[in-house]
Amino acid sequence: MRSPKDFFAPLAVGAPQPPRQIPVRPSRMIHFFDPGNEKMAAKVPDIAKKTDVLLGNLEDAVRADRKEAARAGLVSIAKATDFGRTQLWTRVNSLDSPWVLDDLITLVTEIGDKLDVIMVPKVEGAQDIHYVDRLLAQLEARAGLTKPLLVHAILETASGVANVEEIAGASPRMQGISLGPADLAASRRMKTTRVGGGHPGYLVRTDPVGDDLNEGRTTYQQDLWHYTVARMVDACAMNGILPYYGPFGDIRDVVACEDQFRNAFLLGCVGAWSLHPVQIDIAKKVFSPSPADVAWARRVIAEMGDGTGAVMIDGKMQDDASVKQCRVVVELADELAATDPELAAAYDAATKETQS
Ligand SMILES: CCC(=O)SCCNC(=O)CCNC(=O)[C@H](O)C(C)(C)COP(=O)(O)OP(=O)(O)OC[C@H]1O[C@@H](n2cnc3c(N)ncnc32)[C@H](O)[C@@H]1OP(=O)(O)O
Ligand SMILES: O=CC(=O)O
Ligand SMILES: [Mg+2]
Repeated sequence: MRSPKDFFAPLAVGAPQPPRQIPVRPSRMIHFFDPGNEKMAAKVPDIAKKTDVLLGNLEDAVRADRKEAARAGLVSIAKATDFGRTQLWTRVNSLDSPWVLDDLITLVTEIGDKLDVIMVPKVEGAQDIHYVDRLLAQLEARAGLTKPLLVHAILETASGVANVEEIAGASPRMQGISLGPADLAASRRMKTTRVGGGHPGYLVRTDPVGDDLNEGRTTYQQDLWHYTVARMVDACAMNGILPYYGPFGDIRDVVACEDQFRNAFLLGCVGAWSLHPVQIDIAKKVFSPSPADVAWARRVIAEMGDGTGAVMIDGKMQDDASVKQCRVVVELADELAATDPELAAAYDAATKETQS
């Protein structure tokens, strides 16, 4: 552990000052693409206009014999594209792979000024973040970068979950953590064969009514990811970084994808991964507070005055704690509305309606 006094000191001579705050920028969807896939790469300039984060993926889903092509593709896309307000992230290969060292050296040297965040897969504990932290500082110094790169960890090993709090606080570069349900399921030896989402076998059943154990017993499917997402959210909140749900692999099932994303949103996540263009709008819808919720939250804040005491609104008690929840919703809505005039108009229209 670094001494708290040294926590914000650069880890290499000439490296930029580490950040003291994680920049608040919309990141409702982290859109994955394979930079070595020409069809996907061709869509990047258009997709950049409608996503908060574009992520050039170099790890899983990129074939072993296409790793170099993906890395080179990301370098040329980053150099050739104006991403506007959209952030550019990358997911490098895992720290035990033969590719990660060249991923980091090439990307930081060639396009370190274009990249915002480096996503690190299969993080096991703080030691993995410390390794990346020092290496990034050395590479930033060599490349003459003035803005520090941020680091995002994927929570996808049993060890990572056991150490999630120390991972979240391992470096001032830590920007956030995503749940990686596919690798995590394998690491835990869960018996699912899916990428995220629920499973019909994971359920609870109501008690029997009489002697017949089968008759009239409703079952309720449970959320396999509740415990991990909740733990990740707490670890992130306590360290001032951002939690995300990861991939939902059933691309065709846009309904269940929306449900999974919404569960994560309600529990405190700020975004999720989109693996296919069809998931971009789902994430945008889910991770933007609804106009009705924003209007209600604004009303509670207005009626609560200085934010202390208790009032009754439409039969519901509001006090210091509920007004704090409302502020979370309104702050997020204001941040998103600042760069999205359509959303701003929807929030204002709903607010006017509640006032009339
Ligand atoms: C499981 C744990 C993880 O690590 S998840 C993260 C790693 N996985 C990924 O990044 C997967 C990314 N997505 C994909 O590879 C593809 O979307 C998969 C799922 C294979 C489906 O592709 P495909 O069969 O081409 O779908 P499609 O015919 O419906 O595609 C229509 C057009 O859209 C394109 N497309 C597809 N996905 C993306 C994407 N992520 N970004 C940009 N473009 C995408 C396709 O190339 C296709 O283009 P065109 O219309 O033929 O020109
Ligand atoms: O990388 C993501 C996962 O689910 O595994
Ligand atoms: Mg994974």
